[in-house]
This record gives sequence, C-alpha cells and structure tokens, in this order.
Amino acid sequence: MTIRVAIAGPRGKMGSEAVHTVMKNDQMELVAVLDHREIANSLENYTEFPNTYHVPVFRNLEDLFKTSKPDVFVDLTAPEAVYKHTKEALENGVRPVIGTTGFTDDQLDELTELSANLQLGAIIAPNFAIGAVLMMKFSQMAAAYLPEVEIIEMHHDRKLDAPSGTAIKTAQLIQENRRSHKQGHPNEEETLPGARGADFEGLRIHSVRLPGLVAHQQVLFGGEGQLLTLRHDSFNRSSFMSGVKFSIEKVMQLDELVYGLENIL
Ligand SMILES: NC(=O)C1=CN([C@@H]2O[C@H](COP(=O)(O)OP(=O)(O)OC[C@H]3O[C@@H](n4cnc5c(N)ncnc54)[C@H](O)[C@@H]3O)[C@@H](O)[C@H]2O)C=CC1
Ligand SMILES: O=C(O)C1=N[C@H](C(=O)O)C[C@H](O)C1
Repeated sequence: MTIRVAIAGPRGKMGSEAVHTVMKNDQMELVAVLDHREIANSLENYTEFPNTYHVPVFRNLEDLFKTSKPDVFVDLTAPEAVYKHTKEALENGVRPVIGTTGFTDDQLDELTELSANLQLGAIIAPNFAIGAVLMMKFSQMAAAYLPEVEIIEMHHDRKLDAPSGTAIKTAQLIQENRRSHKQGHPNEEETLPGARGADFEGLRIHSVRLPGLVAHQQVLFGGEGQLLTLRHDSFNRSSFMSGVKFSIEKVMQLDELVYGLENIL
C-alpha cells in the first residue's frame, strides 16, 4: 500500500530534506504540502525543487486535508504553529508525524488524550536521529548510577526554542531514573542571572546558539573523581531522514500517540 503523505514547512531546512525523502520513496506519495508565505501553486514552481515535483501547495490545512486526503501529516514548521496543526490533523483523521519542537506539557497531554480517544496513531519525535535517541536512552541508564547531571545542547543560531526538544526529552528520561534534587553548592548564587542554566527538577540545561552549528548535545555525569560524557552530533539534516521515513511507516500501525522514538524502535 502506498502511504499518502503531506508535509508542512516544505521549504525549511528539515522540510526540504523530507520532501526529497518522500519523493524518492516508491512506497510513499507526496500528495500535498503546506506553506505560509510566497505561495506558489505547485512545488515545481519553487526554485528549491526540480520541475518534476508536481505537488500542490496549500496555505490552509483544512483545505489540504479535504482536497488531498493524506494518510500521514509531517510537520517541520515552528513552535508557534505545531500544536494547532497536530490537533487539526487528528481531528481530520490524519496521522501526525511531528518533528517540530516546542510543545508544552499540557499540549502533549491534550494531544495524547485526543489520539487515544480517536484511536488514531501519532508520533511526536523531538529527535529523529538514531544516534540522538541512543544518547537519550544511554543517559537514562547512566543516571541511575551517576545522578549528578548537566546537559549542554548546542544548535545553529536560527533555532527558535530553547532549550531544545531533545534536551527536554533527555531530562525527562533521566528524571525517571533519578530523584529530583538541587545540584551544585547548596549556597551557590548567580552573580549573572542564567549563569547556571535552566533548572529541570534540579538538573541544569545549558543552551548554546552559534552560526555553523547544526544540532549537538553533551550529557555530563559527574561522580567522585570521574566524569562520563555522552555526546551526539548531527552534522547535517540527512541524519534525521531515516527516522522520518521510519516514523511515516510506523505511525500507520499505531492507535495512540507516541512521544519519542525510543518507545518504538
Ligand atoms: N525532530 C527532529 O529530529 C528535528 C526537529 N527539528 C525541528 O523542526 C522544526 C523546523 O526546523 P528547521 O527546518 O530547521 O526550520 P526552518 O526555519 O528552516 O523551516 C521551517 C519552515 O516552516 C515554515 N513555516 C513556519 N510556520 C509555518 C506555518 N504556520 N505553516 C506552514 N509553514 C510554516 C517556514 O516558512 C519554513 O520554511 C523546528 O521546530 C526544529 O526544532 C529540526 C531538526 C530535527
Ligand atoms: O532546531 C533544530 O535544528 C533541532 N531541533 C530539535 C530539537 O529541538 O531537539 C532536534 C535537533 O536537535 C535539531
């Protein structure tokens, strides 16, 4: 069976990679894309894509769903748009595969409930790269033995959300194996606000933003006389594409929302 796919954010750094990934896959058909500015009526009219990409471009998601009837909706847009898009997909019977980060806990809970009520599969993956998923799982394992942890995530300077979705997911997984406690000196004071990073139940997350970076994270575990460092680097966006392909296939078999690829790999 061919999977009918729609992609939101087709001209972005991730979205354009995802367009090529789906177009190259003969088990998938790219039936539509959602864009929100400088709209053309077909992908072939955008300079980024070859003139063989006859894929309709929509500005309105409801219209896209009604006209193109996708099975799966892939979102690679922006934090401000993603919750609404995901909800709309579920309400239209379309399975979301979401790479966009920046959900609140309440939004995740609400979408999980909606997906369960509709018995419709959904995947929200803070990181599609297998190496990053392994880094998160290894971090969770290590936290049981080395509970003093700090996360340093490093991204390109066009990133809108901080900390990254990956850093938040890593912290959540670590907290399943570590009791919440304040780290550092009990009397420590920040003489410059923010110097100790964001506080996630006592675990500190530091966000670096610099041109030249793509997506990188270090998880540092300190112990008596020792330091364990787990590090993952994405050097380009193709590192995420096997996870995008896997998720499009996998979501067709699910009847609930899965948050994080570690739950289904
Ligand atoms: N889960 C994962 O493995 C990964 C997730 N990401 C996330 O994916 C998202 C996109 O990242 P990039 O491609 O680097 O960003 P980008 O800024 O290069 O691309 C975003 C695209 O979405 C479009 N867009 C924004 N709002 C929209 C809306 N309301 N409707 C339709 N299109 C809209 C923009 O015009 C742009 O073309 C970010 O949230 C980022 O954190 C990025 C890399 C990997
Ligand atoms: O914005 C990005 O680039 C990335 N976003 C995701 C995140 O917030 O974790 C995944 C990856 O780190 C790249």
